Amino acid sequence: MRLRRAQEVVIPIQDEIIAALGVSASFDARREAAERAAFLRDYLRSSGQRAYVLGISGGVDSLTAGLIAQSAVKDLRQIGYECEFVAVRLPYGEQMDERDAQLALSAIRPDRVAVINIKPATDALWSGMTGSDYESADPGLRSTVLGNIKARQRMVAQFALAGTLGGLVIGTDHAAEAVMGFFTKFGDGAADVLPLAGLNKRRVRAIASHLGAPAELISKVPTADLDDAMPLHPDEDAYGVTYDEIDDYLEGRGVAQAAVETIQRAYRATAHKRALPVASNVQLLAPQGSNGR
Ligand SMILES: Nc1ncnc2c1ncn2[C@@H]1O[C@H](COP(=O)(O)OP(=O)(O)OC[C@H]2O[C@@H]([n+]3cccc(C(=O)O)c3)[C@H](O)[C@@H]2O)[C@@H](O)[C@H]1O
Ligand SMILES: Nc1ncnc2c1ncn2[C@@H]1O[C@H](COP(=O)(O)OP(=O)(O)OP(=O)(O)O)[C@@H](O)[C@H]1O
Ligand SMILES: [Mg+2]
Repeated sequence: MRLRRAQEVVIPIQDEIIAALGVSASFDARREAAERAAFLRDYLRSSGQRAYVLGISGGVDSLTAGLIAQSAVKDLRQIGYECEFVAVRLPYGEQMDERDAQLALSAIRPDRVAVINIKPATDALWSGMTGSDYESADPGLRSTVLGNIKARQRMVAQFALAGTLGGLVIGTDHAAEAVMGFFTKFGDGAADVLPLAGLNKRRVRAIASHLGAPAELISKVPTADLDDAMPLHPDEDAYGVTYDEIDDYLEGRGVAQAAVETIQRAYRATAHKRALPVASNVQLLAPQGSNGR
């Protein structure tokens, strides 16, 4: 609990987090889908850019963002603004759920599909690390770091495409991932526009359903799929809480105390990932009562 100085009103941390992540009190899938497509339309036109670029993984987040993006560029072309949507497959070698990625592409029907295998670049970087002093002895940390390299290679590929095409990179970050800090800093966390911002996971799924996405992808178990040793490992196992609990929390509902603590701990620990880089001219907060040294 924290005190708001002006009014001395107690604001629960849950409310602060909901406000900080921009989760709205009410939700209507039809309205949200339309507003988010309008956002992509208006932003592309005002930026003067000519393409949106988005990695399509086979998961529901990129499927939903892709459906919204394709409808936005179609609308823009109808009013005479030439532009396109480029869906990018970015497998690390063979992807176990490639079939889902292909199903997502057939639902989105993007103007263009690009395929870039991130394995050679990822492995080249990783082999430069292994055997050196930088190699971590801890296998868990090693696999997280390797997973983060994959996510950052995907970022490099998407920005390279956007740069070539005069386009913008779409990110799929939303409130349920943002609250847990479950993304790679400057990897999948790096993007030009975030059309799913402020949504929890069930709201992303509701928009996908409204847009006619295949049912098996809407209900698919979410996975970052970055760990070779555990293909398609569910996000929820890594979190220690379920998406239902995160979604309830973000809608201001009561959830079990253990889940509240897990969510709030993750939120606090990953604050730096939701912020701009910490700059030297920003005063760091000193503990109360210290003289700042
Ligand atoms: N206090 C602080 N202030 C400023 N910067 C700080 C910092 N603490 C760490 N850092 C920096 O942040 C880095 C750690 O952040 P980061 O590199 O992101 O790494 P980290 O948060 O450790 O790992 C990323 C997590 O997100 C998951 N993920 C990644 C990608 C996609 C998805 C998905 O759902 O699709 C999920 C992944 O499975 C993993 O659990 C540190 O190496 C350091 O450079
Ligand atoms: N193999 C891949 N090919 C192309 N893009 C990918 C791939 N893996 C991840 N991405 C990109 O990184 C983003 C973050 O992955 P994330 O797992 O959070 O989302 P998702 O796979 O779309 O949905 P879900 O979270 O339900 O699995 C994806 O939305 C997508 O844009
Ligand atoms: Mg995924």
